[in-house]
Amino acid sequence: MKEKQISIIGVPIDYGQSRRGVDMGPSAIRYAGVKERLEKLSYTVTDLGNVSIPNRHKKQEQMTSKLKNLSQVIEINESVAKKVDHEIEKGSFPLIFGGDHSLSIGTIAGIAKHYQRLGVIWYDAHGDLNTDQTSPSGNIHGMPLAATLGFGHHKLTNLYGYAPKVKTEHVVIIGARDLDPGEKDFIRKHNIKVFTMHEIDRLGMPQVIEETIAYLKERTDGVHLSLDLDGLDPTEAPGVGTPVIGGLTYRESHLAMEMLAEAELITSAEFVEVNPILDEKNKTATLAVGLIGSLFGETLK
Ligand SMILES: NC(=[NH2+])NCCC[C@H](N)C(=O)O
Ligand SMILES: [Mn+2]
Ligand SMILES: [Mn+2]
Repeated sequence: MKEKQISIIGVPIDYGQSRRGVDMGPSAIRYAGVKERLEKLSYTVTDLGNVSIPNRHKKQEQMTSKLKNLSQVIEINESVAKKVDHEIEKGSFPLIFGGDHSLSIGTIAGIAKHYQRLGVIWYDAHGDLNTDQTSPSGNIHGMPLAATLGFGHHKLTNLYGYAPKVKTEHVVIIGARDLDPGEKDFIRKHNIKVFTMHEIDRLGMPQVIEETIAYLKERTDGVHLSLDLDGLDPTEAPGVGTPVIGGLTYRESHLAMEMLAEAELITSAEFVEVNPILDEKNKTATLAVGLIGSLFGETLK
């Protein structure tokens, strides 16, 4: 990491999906000791606390569209974008904890302003490439990557006043194994670079990350890592709302983080979808903190 300053921002959003408890993700990651872990690596860490979330009971969404809780998701993400934007302005590395994955619409909106060609690594069992037209669930956490690329409901794509935030050729998806038909069409049509579990099994994680680094290094001027804990296998990361068997191991993921650290590629990052209610003794949040340590340069020697 080039920056020695890290700003932690919690986004306890659960409006992007239907299972309760993911709003406690940021606390669970904090309790697993993330700040101390980063301070040991001699970073200056400022925890900015959580972005405030509108009350569920006060504001009942009228279903004006297929998208669940659209107005809350917009409102929260506008303030996420502003906060992240401000931290980058100050020269700090934004490290965001979720919360459901819909928060990426806001983080990337705040980040992409600062780059000509922002790259994104989407580490996830899912593509999150649905639009209001293709979504099988109406859950906005299945749409943030599409929105970031300029596809979907105009209120999502135009969040923070501009679109698109990222170009389709600047994205790499790693770990995909549950893609909806509309998402597969999207990937084919826009020729998105995807390492599904099939490719990862065949090539091995070292080659996957080497190729990812080479691909993004020559095309982009900054790279955001969006890591959905459901990219990992549910036996090792059970505390997620949409688990999918056959996922990435703890070891593979550690290696990925270490290689990214060595390449000094990542300029912002988020760890999302940690749901402590579904977890076992904070195992998933603890795993996330281990990955964060490696991403920021922790080594055994
Ligand atoms: N960030 C996530 N966990 N996304 C899961 C999305 C699941 C499914 N593809 C949907 O659109 O509803
Ligand atoms: Mn996912
Ligand atoms: Mn996701």
